[in-house]
Amino acid sequence: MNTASPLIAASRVSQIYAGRDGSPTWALRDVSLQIGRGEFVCLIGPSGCGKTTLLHLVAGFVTPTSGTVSFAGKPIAGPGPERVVVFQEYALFNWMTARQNVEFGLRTRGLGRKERRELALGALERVNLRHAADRYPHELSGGMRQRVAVARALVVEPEVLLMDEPFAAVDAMTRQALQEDLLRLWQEIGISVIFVTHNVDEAAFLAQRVIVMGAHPGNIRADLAIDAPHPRDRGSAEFAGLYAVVADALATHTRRAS
Ligand SMILES: Nc1ncnc2c1ncn2[C@@H]1O[C@H](COP(=O)(O)OP(=O)(O)OP(=O)(O)O)[C@@H](O)[C@H]1O
Repeated sequence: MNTASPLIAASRVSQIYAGRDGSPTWALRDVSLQIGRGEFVCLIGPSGCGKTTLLHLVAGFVTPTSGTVSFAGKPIAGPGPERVVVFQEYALFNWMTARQNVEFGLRTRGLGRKERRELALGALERVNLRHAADRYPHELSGGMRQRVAVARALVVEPEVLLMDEPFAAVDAMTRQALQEDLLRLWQEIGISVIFVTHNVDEAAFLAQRVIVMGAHPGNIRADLAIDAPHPRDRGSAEFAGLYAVVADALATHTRRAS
């Protein structure tokens, strides 16, 4: 990572929510993190450790209770096309075709109809879905819908993709295909990716760096460099080693005090 000029920098960030009984919930406490351009980072940790909160702070959906989150050296003040989110559920509009869904990402650009259409078709081509441009979401498989969601995110040419368990709702084989596609796109485009997952295999397969988070309060417990080239072979001894490193860190750093 190029620590001299991080793309994203969180500095002593805390996020407190009011619990049902009025007591504070520290979704994040004193989190500092730097992410460089082009990095592929996975956030992993148990439920409630603040992974989504951290992603939403970078997306600009929420502002931290204290501390700062900056992008390219400037404090993040709200959402922006340079930071787009891909959600777990297929957040597509059912009444729009795949192409229209992708075009929706361009609605604020002031582009002409033809240009919007061409950009959308180009983005669908990137995810191998050009042929399905005129289909509606209910005519697509779960994996295809998630590809459309990725195309809609990429069409605005963001600098970072923020992915919140994007492949959790599809079957295991589709999930692996989507992971391979994502790595290909990441390598082709040179974009940064922050990817939330609960899945050790997914983190070991994708990430250059795995941030292990723990809950109560939500914070960073370990920051692991996964120093192995892509593509990674799940059947290899090297991959078994990477898996073990992530699994051990998760077990060690997120164990609850008994
Ligand atoms: N809007 C909110 N209001 C109140 N509490 C919230 C809100 N959003 C999150 N929290 C709480 O903050 C903590 C962190 O939530 P967050 O969703 O960021 O965790 P997570 O690691 O993404 O969890 P999961 O893996 O289950 O999605 C949890 O205790 C959660 O209940």
